[in-house]
Amino acid sequence: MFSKRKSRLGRTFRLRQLKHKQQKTVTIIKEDKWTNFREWLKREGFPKTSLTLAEFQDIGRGMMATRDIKAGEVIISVPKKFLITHISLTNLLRGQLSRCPIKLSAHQLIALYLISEYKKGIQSSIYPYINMLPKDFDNLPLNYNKELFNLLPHNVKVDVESQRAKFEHDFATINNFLKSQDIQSKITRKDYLWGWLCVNTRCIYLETNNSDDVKDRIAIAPLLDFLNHTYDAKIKGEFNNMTQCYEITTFIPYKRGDQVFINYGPHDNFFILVEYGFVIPNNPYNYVSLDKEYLEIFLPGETELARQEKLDLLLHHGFYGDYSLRISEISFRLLTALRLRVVQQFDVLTTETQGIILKWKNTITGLTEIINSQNEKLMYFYLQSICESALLKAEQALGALKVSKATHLPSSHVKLLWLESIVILHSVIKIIRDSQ
Ligand SMILES: C[S@@+](CC[C@H](N)C(=O)[O-])C[C@H]1O[C@@H](n2cnc3c(N)ncnc32)[C@H](O)[C@@H]1O
Repeated sequence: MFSKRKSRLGRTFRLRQLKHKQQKTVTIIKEDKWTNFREWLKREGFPKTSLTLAEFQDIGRGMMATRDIKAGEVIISVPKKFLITHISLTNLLRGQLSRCPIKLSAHQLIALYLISEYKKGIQSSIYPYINMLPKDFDNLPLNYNKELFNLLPHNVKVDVESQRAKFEHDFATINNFLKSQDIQSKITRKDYLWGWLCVNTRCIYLETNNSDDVKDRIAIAPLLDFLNHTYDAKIKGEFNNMTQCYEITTFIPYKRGDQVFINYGPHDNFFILVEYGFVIPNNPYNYVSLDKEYLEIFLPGETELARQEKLDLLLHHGFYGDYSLRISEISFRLLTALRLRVVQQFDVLTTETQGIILKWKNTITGLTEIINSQNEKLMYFYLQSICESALLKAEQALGALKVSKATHLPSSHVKLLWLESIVILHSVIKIIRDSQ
């Protein structure tokens, strides 16, 4: 059914949209493991839903509406007994584990539980659910091969490395924990990574009245965790004390056969790729980071001491790093940091420089907009130059991706990151050129 209201967009656009919609295929999943999972949920008292599992073109496995869904309807209710949390596992394992000085975080404990249940195979009491979980996480940059990893934007590499460090820390903690329990661990790094990534990609945030650390307020909610993300899904997710269920309400309607989405948060593609292993075309939260380019600016005559003093000032005033561009938008942080950076003959011991620093501080408080016209001109010159150097890097990365032998899907994700960065960089370069 299409709305009778005429769109203000042209006929060609509407036809293209229609064709686009028609071309997308959806295949309802009828595998035995899915039937077993549904039956297990029913036996255990899981409320009925109007969602079923399906394979969607370009997106993969997700949930499809089996009837029209109105705005304001609860699309899924997960009873408390199905929620896998730090508390539910502590209760479950009470009596089985000896007292141990190592306190596991929710992420560490749930990951350990999932892999332990996985290893039990059909003996596991939650086998029908475990059997539905992804078998691998090859789409996550953490698992990319070296060649593809090297082709990621710098800021993404930094985030992947910090994710890797977090995983290594959690794995070491788990090994110490198991040793303290006299458990001869047969859980390898690869095994634990599977459990850890299941939690990372599938958990929800669960508000509790307990004094848990915020990062421990997470839960795995079976069935709900088959809902995919889109930035324009409008939902509310919360624990309902009356029904004792975690409920998701949608504020937009769906037609029977549509994919039903939730919203994981206002995330850009860099974040989504690192944390979840996918990207969304035309994601409005996308940005380009120029942190590396900023630090690598070469200014003739700038001494190492002057450079360091400028960076110290930025740090002191909370303006160090996080320099971003969006479509036709330059962040205030970047403009501010550049204004300081391009100051020539910088020496904090002189009254001239102190005067300039004062004017620079005034641009932060909004007392003035610029330091002076010469500084402003130079600032835009270097802004254009770092944008052009970022553009060159993006084009080179795209060229390298073309000849790379990396698997199709992950490399197409990396390609999209670069293509979208190029669009943003062009839009900003245009603004700078037009203003000259
Ligand atoms: C909570 S799970 C959602 C269910 C998942 N698709 C499945 O089949 O188990 C999150 C994972 O789903 C995938 N995903 C979620 N939203 C997506 C989207 N818009 N496009 C592509 N993949 C998506 C990613 O692999 C992500 O790590």
